[in-house]
Amino acid sequence: MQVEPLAIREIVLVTPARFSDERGFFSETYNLARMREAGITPEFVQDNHSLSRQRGVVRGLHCQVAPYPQGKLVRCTRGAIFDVAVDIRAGSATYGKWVGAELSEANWSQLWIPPGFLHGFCTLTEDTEVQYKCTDVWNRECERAVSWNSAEIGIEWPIAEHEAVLSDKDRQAPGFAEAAGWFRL
Ligand SMILES: Cc1cn([C@H]2C[C@H](O)[C@@H](COP(=O)(O)OP(=O)(O)O[C@H]3O[C@@H](C)C(=O)[C@@H](O)[C@H]3O)O2)c(=O)[nH]c1=O
Repeated sequence: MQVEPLAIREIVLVTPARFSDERGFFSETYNLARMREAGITPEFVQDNHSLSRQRGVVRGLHCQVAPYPQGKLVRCTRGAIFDVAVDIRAGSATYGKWVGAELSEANWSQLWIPPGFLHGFCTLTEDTEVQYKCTDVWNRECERAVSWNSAEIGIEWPIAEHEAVLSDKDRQAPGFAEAAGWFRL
């Protein structure tokens, strides 16, 4: 398994081996010991799977505040996404900074995003499937959303603004500065 910490060191790109033959391929997509060696130590308690029909679907930026913060190990099993994490840890040297990586069926990479980060992605293909493991369960009251194109964060998305397909919740989400008070809840 390849392991590559990104510019914010806690965000780690891991790429499990994939063995191809005439039937197709085989891959250990999660192996506890190897993930621990890569610094991904928490226990996962929920697996999520989403399908986005169109290219340009944006989901995020999302997090859950205490007492239900979530870490996420994200992969794209059909098509391709640009996956993003934004540091919302109070007092962090990289507070408000973002990192992103392309995750795809082709590159087989997974992005580890610990608790303390906003998470979001945009689809680069039609019929895109994303699967991710979470370190805590969903809690509607603790969910928070921040605008995907918040000027204060300045994410360089690989899609144009007019291409973005958003849920009502995400379209109405506040900008980063307005939302910042939530993160300490
Ligand atoms: C997140 C979530 C949603 N739901 C339900 C609520 C709602 O009816 C429906 C769709 O929810 P959403 O619109 O919030 O789905 P979505 O916009 O895909 O939300 C997800 O976005 C990505 C970026 C994340 O990081 C996730 O944690 C999650 O926030 O699914 C669950 O039952 N369990 C869950 O864990």
